[in-house]
Amino acid sequence: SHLTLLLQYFTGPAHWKEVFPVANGDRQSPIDIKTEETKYDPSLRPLNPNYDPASAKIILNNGHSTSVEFDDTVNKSVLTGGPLCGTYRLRQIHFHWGSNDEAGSEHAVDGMKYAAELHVVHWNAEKYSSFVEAARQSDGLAVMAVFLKIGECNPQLKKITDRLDTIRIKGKRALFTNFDPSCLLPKSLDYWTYFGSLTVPPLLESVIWIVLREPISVCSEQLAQFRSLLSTAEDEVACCLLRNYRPPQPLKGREVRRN
Ligand SMILES: NS(=O)(=O)c1cc(F)ccc1F
Ligand SMILES: [Zn+2]
Repeated sequence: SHLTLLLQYFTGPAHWKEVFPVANGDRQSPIDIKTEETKYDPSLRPLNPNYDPASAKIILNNGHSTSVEFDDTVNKSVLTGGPLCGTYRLRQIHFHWGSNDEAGSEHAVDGMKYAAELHVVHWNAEKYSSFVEAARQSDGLAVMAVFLKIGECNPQLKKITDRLDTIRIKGKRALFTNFDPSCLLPKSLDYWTYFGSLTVPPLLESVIWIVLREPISVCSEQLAQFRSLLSTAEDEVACCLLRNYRPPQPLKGREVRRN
C-alpha cells in the first residue's frame, strides 16, 4: 500500500541521520574495501573462532533480518586472535541480502558487491558485563563478515534456509540448537580489519570489523528463501523482506589492515 511504501522510504538508510546523527560519524560501516590501499600488518594474528554447537538456542525473524541467537551467559563460544585483545563472546549471527543476486552484501571489494553477507557478532566479555554495555564502547564488539557468492547451493546454509518457512512472520522464533557457525566459514580465515559501526540503527561506533577475504557459496534458490521472509507482523499487510543492506559509507581517513 502507499502508506507501507512511504513508511519504508522514510525508515530507510537515507533518513537514519535524522534520528541517529552518528550516521554521519567518522567510523561508520559498511565500507568499500579498496584492496590496493589496504596495509599488511605483521602484528595481526590468526583468527581463532572456538564455538560449541550447544550454544545455539533459537532462530528468529526480527523484521529486518533472520538471526540465530546463542547463549552468551558464559564463555562457551568465543573468538580470540586476529586484531582482537582478549576474548569476544559469540552473541548471534545474521544475514544481509538484496532484491536480486547482483547486490546484497554490505561491504564491497573494489566497488564489487556480493549477493549476500553473513555477520557473526561477538562482544568483549573480558572488559564489559553485557552486550548492551559493550555496544556503547569503542572496542566493545567484534563482527566477522563473510561474503556469500552466487554459485553452488551451500549445504551448511541449508540448515538455516530450510527453517525459514517456520519463521516467515516478523517476531516469529523457533528452537535452533546443535549448530556451530564455523561450518559457514570459508577454508581460509585471511581477513581485512578496520574500526567501524553497527550497520543498522542505532549505528553505534563500537565494532572491530573482521572481513574474511574468501567468500562462501550460496545459490539463487537459497537467496529466494531469505527474500520470502516477511518484514511485517501477523496483523499487518504482508510485505517481503526483499533487501536489508546499508550502502558503503565514507572511509574518513580510516586504515584497512590485512593479515
Ligand atoms: N549488521 S551488524 O553486524 O552491524 C549489527 C549487529 C548487531 F548485533 C546489531 C545490529 C547490527 F547492525
Ligand atoms: Zn549485520
